Amino acid sequence: MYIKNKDALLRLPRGGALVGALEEALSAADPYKAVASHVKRAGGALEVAGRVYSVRGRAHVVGFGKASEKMAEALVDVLGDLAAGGVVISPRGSGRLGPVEVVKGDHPVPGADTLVASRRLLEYLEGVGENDVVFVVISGGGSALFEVPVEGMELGDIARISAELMRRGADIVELNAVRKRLSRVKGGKLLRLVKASAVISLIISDVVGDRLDTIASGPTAPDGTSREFAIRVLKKYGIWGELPPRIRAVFEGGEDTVKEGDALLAKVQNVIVANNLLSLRRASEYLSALGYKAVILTSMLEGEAREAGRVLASVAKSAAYSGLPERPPLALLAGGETVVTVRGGGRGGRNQELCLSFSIAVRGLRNISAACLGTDGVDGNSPAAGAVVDGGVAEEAEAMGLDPFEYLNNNDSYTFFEKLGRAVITGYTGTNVNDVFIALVEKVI
Ligand SMILES: Nc1ncnc2c1ncn2[C@@H]1O[C@H](COP(=O)(O)OP(=O)(O)OP(=O)(O)O)[C@@H](O)[C@H]1O
Ligand SMILES: O=C(O)[C@H](O)CO
Ligand SMILES: [Mg+2]
Repeated sequence: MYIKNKDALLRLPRGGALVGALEEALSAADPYKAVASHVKRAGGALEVAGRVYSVRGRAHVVGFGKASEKMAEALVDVLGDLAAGGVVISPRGSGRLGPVEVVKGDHPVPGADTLVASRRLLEYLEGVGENDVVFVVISGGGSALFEVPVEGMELGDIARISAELMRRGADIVELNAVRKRLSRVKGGKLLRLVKASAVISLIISDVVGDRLDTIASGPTAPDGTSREFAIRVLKKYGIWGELPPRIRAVFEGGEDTVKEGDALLAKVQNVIVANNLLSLRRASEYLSALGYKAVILTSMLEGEAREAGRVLASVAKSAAYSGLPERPPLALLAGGETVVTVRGGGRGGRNQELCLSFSIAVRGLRNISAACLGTDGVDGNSPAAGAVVDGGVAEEAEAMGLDPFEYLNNNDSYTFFEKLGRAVITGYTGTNVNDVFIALVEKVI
């Protein structure tokens, strides 16, 4: 369904179970399905994640993010004639989805398209009535695709500061804490611009830990960060001293974000419709049905990819040798987002690098296999999403004259897996709930 070279991968040892589990993980993160499964319509009433809304006015669909188009499409289908219209911003912008306009924004750095599209979205919201319901579809990339600067800021200032923070290694909580101060719509401020009595945000999380105030900079969520924190971040990365007084003044005294306890929050329901854990759970159910004891180790895996690969290999090995944390047949699942400190000149990504390091560490153990996947479909600078491996990979490579360590050291994991016919190819999936890793440990026969 999602994996293009599925047939070839099915021929690998345990390929069927691994590929099946990856497909389930992707299906749980599918933007259309995630939205459609969380919103039900019965006549004039809507049920969203256990809450019922009787729509007295009209329903509107706005949103932004890399998955916004598919999310909006699902809403338009579910809402039917209740959907009055709306504006969603996507990286491509394809025209229309029924009554909803789909406009193009810029990613990963906001530019002129983002500004035009965002103004269009806010202009649309001006026509929304008090009895109306507004759906906001939110996904990764939303911070760059949707932006209107506060008084005194230019979009170019925001783009420069964001790009510089990314370059200097700020994490997403830090980066978005800064962005929220400069924006009229982030950090819950979008709620100030929506007159409707009910705002329902449907959210796909690409942030490890799912902080609502971080995903797309939390346009409809209470902000858990402060202006002091944002200033500390700028100082930490050596940017504060480089800013002109005009911009510093915005950080010190501009419009504040919406904080927990604000009365505005009473009208909003923020619902996560897809995230890493939901994908892991779906894969785990699939593997349980195949007879594996399935254990989700974490959905918050972080750290250097090759180190994470070794740690995960130790858990698989202890299951194989000592029956801990559980006896085989065992499935171990982990998700999150690792990092790679790139030193070599090869092609690869954090998922494939984790899998390569894992296969070196489980060398010779044929009863251990694993798969990894970047759910957005593109791992690092490679055309693959991940890889399928097992304890025989290192020897298989050596028999072909390939040294696994050399490929790891050159950050060339994709070339390695491509030569072995083990790269997982999906192309862009249109969603992102970070990365998924699955290891299977069989009984030794
Ligand atoms: N040859 C390589 N081998 C391993 N990792 C690499 C290689 N080249 C780049 N990377 C890593 O890939 C990461 C970028 O991956 P990617 O383009 O998938 O971005 P991302 O973090 O997933 O962002 P987005 O959320 O926009 O998709 C960088 O952090 C970099 O460390
Ligand atoms: O848009 C963003 O801020 C990132 O993708 C995190 O959600
Ligand atoms: Mg990516």
